[in-house]
Amino acid sequence: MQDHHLSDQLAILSLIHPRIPLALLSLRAHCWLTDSCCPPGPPSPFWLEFDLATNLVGQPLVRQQVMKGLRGFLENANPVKPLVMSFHGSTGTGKTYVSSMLIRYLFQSGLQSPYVHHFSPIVHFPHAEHIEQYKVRDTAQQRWIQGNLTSCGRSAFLFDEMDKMHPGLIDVIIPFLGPSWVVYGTNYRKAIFIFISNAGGEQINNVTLALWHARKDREEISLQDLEPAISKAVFENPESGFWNSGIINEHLIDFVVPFLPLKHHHVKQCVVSELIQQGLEVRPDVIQEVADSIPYFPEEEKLFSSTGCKTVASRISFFF
Ligand SMILES: Nc1ncnc2c1ncn2[C@@H]1O[C@H](COP(=O)(O)OP(=O)(O)OP(=O)(O)O)[C@@H](O)[C@H]1O
Repeated sequence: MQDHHLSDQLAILSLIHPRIPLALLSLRAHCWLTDSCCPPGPPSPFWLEFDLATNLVGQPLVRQQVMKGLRGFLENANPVKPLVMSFHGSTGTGKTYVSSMLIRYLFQSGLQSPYVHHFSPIVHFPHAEHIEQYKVRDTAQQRWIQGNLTSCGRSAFLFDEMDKMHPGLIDVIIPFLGPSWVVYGTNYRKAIFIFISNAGGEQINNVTLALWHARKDREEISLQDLEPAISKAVFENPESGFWNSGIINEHLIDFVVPFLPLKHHHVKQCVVSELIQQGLEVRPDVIQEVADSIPYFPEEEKLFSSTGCKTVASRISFFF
């Protein structure tokens, strides 16, 4: 979003929609840092919130957590540490989708921005498990982060498949996540780290299902309902990459963001969005058929999509 367009668009919105007050104009963020690498096009929390409310289906907790983290972080000119968010959930529930949205709002050229760095252990260290972990520690990954950070303190780092990352590799990131003033000559307290993983997804699904059986609807589920299950599955599980890494002991994660399993009507919403995006006719029969073609769990009740909205885009072509 271009900076100079933002106030105009907000003003127009406030005219056509009385619930959007002009006071929102004040949300227009100033350049969010004074470093020379300040990304052009300052971020607007309002537009991110608007996008999340309009396009992200069935994830009220995610919306709440992400906005809480981002607002606090952007409003603070001198954060004491980087913003660290950890996204957990099963496949197709929107983890990558939300992280891309977030990045788009923070950086004018989104994932293509030179200040955005996407790290996947599978891509960058396909054989890391075969290498002696502590030899890797101070070398490749550290250089990768260091090299990227030194060019701009206000950077974003996306770490995919965090659960598959070796604890030795995770430890390398730790100096960058804490309140250290300076690491390798650069202040990293204005960076954003997003960890993405499927770890905890199964447990989130189980809790959601159990609460549904106890007559608590998914929309009423709170973070407190899910936190114990996520902690157990992700942070106290020797199989998980987080285990044994200092990330948990040092309380470096600011926001744990759980993605709930999606229901049939959410999948239908995804189909509608996808049809619109592909410029296709929004036909009720197609919406129904695509949503029905997706597997749901548990076997008997078929309440939640097993693949979220992940396969919606590819399935649409079968019906046209
Ligand atoms: N909650 C959601 N609201 C709207 N669209 C969604 C949602 N979840 C998924 N989608 C759609 O499905 C696609 C795949 O989702 P996404 O890649 O974000 O899943 P993921 O949670 O990252 O899955 P994985 O763990 O397999 O990587 C998205 O590009 C988006 O179009």
